[in-house]
Amino acid sequence: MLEVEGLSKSYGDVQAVRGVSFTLAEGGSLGIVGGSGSGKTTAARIIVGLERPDAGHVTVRGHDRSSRRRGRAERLRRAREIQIVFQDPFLSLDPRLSATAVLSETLKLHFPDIDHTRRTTQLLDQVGLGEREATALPRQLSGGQRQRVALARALAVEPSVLVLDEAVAALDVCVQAQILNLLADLREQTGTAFLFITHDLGVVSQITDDLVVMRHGEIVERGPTRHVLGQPQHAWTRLLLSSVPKPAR
Ligand SMILES: Nc1ncnc2c1ncn2[C@@H]1O[C@H](COP(=O)(O)OP(=O)(O)OP(=O)(O)O)[C@@H](O)[C@H]1O
Repeated sequence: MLEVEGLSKSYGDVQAVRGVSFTLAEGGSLGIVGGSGSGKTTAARIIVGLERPDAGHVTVRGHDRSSRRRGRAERLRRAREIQIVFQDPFLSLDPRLSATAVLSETLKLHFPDIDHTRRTTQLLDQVGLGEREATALPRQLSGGQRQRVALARALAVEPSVLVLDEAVAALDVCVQAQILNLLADLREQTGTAFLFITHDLGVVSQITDDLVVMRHGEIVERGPTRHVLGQPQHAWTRLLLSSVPKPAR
């Protein structure tokens, strides 16, 4: 459903992404892992449309997203194809809007004809936010609650693909586990495909079916998550795995 083909992007002398290709099936869950500076975020930004590639294509359900966007309707249509949730929702949430307000604004934009009140309640319920959180401003919420608001906003447009760029990295392990469980449930309920960008192999092992490993802008290994983590073929993957802290005995 999501097809990424031959993506490349340079910044001056730095080749941030080199010939990256992969596919993500409908309702699937793919992780992109790699060390700092391996090109994960650049790839994600290109996929979402925040950055233009020097070469390559991104296609969702056969629609090529690489060409320039034309007009409001096309921009909205593309937003419904792919949504992204970042590590720090503080930066992406409007500080003046409560969860209810942000959801009704998003719904009005994308679905002007539906009953927003019912859908807003449904979305808040889906991400586990209660009445108090629904009317609170982002600064009055915890990090985990803010991330739930960001998730609800992304889900409001019923995207085919949800990109999560280090979306649980800033949360403590307990909240992280709650959000990962929530994401697994949401994937089942909505059929949205998930693309997880992370440096955290613990996260991908819990939540992804397939995995690609990036290094210096290139994919060095790929396959079912269990195989890649269980029998890593590339020296770089083995190094990433060996640097995961082991639980104390
Ligand atoms: N806007 C930019 N201008 C110049 N160089 C950039 C820009 N964005 C990324 N880069 C460079 O491209 C390379 C890949 O960066 P990218 O952020 O994609 O890596 P990453 O794998 O997401 O790393 P991290 O896990 O640290 O966020 C890095 O060398 C980075 O310095």
